[in-house]
Amino acid sequence: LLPILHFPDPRLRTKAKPILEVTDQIRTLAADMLETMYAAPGVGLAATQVNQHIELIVIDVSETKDQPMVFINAKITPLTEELVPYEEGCLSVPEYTDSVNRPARIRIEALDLDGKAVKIDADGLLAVCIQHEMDHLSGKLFVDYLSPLKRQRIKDKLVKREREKVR
Ligand SMILES: O=C(O)C[C@@H](Cc1ccccc1)[C@H](O)SCc1ccccc1
Ligand SMILES: [Zn+2]
Repeated sequence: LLPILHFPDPRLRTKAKPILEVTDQIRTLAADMLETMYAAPGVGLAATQVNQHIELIVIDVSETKDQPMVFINAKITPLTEELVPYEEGCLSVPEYTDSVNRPARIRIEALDLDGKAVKIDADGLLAVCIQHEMDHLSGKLFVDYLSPLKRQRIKDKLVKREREKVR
């Protein structure tokens, strides 16, 4: 399993770079990220969270946990102005959730692990998850949508918890 960076680790703020060639090394990283995601458990994971600053996202929103999706160099476009709230969590901000408003439907255009272009229109949890992971690749976290006071409280709690863990 890959170690997941925790807020407020500054490396989570790194902007990911596009992948120029889909190599076996990328395929191995995607497999390791999926294994790490399922074990967390989670429904999405961005390479940034495992300290790999490239545009690679893995997702599986299926109930049966057997429909993995891999997006490389993804671009997303909102398909509606309508915003919907969702109680988001994050593997990099353990044990906190809060409501975030995001466009209800989006189009995602990316490459798959074979380097083939894929285009998907998404709504529901898949749309929320894709947008959440895309934020990770640009160094953004869901806590950035909260008030500065809430964000500071979460930061203080997580720093305290990390300190106790090391001691
Ligand atoms: O940290 C991550 O990127 C994994 C996120 C992905 C996610 C966040 C918000 C909304 C949907 C997906 C989650 O920690 S995965 C855990 C989870 C599972 C079901 C619903 C929400 C969050
Ligand atoms: Zn997250």
